[in-house]
Amino acid sequence: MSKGHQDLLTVRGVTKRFAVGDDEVEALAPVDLTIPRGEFVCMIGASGCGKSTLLRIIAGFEEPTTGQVSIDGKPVTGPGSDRGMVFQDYALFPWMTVRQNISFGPRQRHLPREQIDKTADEFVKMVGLERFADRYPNQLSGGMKQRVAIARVLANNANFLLMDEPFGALDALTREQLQNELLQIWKRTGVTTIFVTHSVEEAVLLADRVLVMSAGPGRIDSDFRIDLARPRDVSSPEFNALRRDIARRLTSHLVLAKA
Ligand SMILES: Nc1ncnc2c1ncn2[C@@H]1O[C@H](COP(=O)(O)OP(=O)(O)OP(=O)(O)O)[C@@H](O)[C@H]1O
Repeated sequence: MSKGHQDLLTVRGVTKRFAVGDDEVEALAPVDLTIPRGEFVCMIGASGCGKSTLLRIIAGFEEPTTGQVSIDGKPVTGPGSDRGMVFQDYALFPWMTVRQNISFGPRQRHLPREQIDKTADEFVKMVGLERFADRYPNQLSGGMKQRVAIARVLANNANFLLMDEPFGALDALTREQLQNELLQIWKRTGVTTIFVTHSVEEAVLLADRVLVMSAGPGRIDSDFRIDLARPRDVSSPEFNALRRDIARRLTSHLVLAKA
């Protein structure tokens, strides 16, 4: 197999400018990025450096000003069920139960009834919500809602899980639990994952690779490979060395931005 076939996602020369009144914001300078199939990538960077913009362009919600995103060599021209997004604020359908939220994609695609039921069963179980399948989102905790959001993406056959600060609103204990569950799901499904976070520790805990972004205009500043075996020990010297290196990269930009 040629190298090109192993690369699921390529971002080539992607820039983004937003018009703000008579002015323009350069949200992304040319970004080049290749993410192989199955990789877990975290993006980290100061507020406003373009993380969400890049994620939304990959999702197809936003068009790049120049450049192109391709998946398996095919240009992305809009949203697709191959790419599912999970947001900090859950974005579930409040009028649907857990089960209905999770089976939304298969129902939209008019799959046969038995297949819809089977998929719903499988993914309700995968995120451990069997006892809550008939509840509505407002009857769930934040952690449960985020499990539903992840299951909804995966039940729709996505091979790309795009997560924008998904655990940012959760308490520390729930967050830790969800991080572990997400890693298990990722291992089990092999879904390629791009995860935006503000926490260096979370990035080093989860990712195969951490992209540090910097602002003015937004770009990928550095690309750290995290070769630590999982489960990772947050108190190990290797973990802390990586955490320190990444934090240094991040703060060097903050100091420059203020200068
Ligand atoms: N729709 C829009 N219209 C105008 N400017 C925008 C729009 N979306 C984003 N921007 C600007 O583009 C830049 C990048 O924003 P973006 O939300 O991608 O950053 P971010 O790194 O995700 O920030 P945060 O960590 O705070 O979520 C910012 O300067 C922002 O104000």
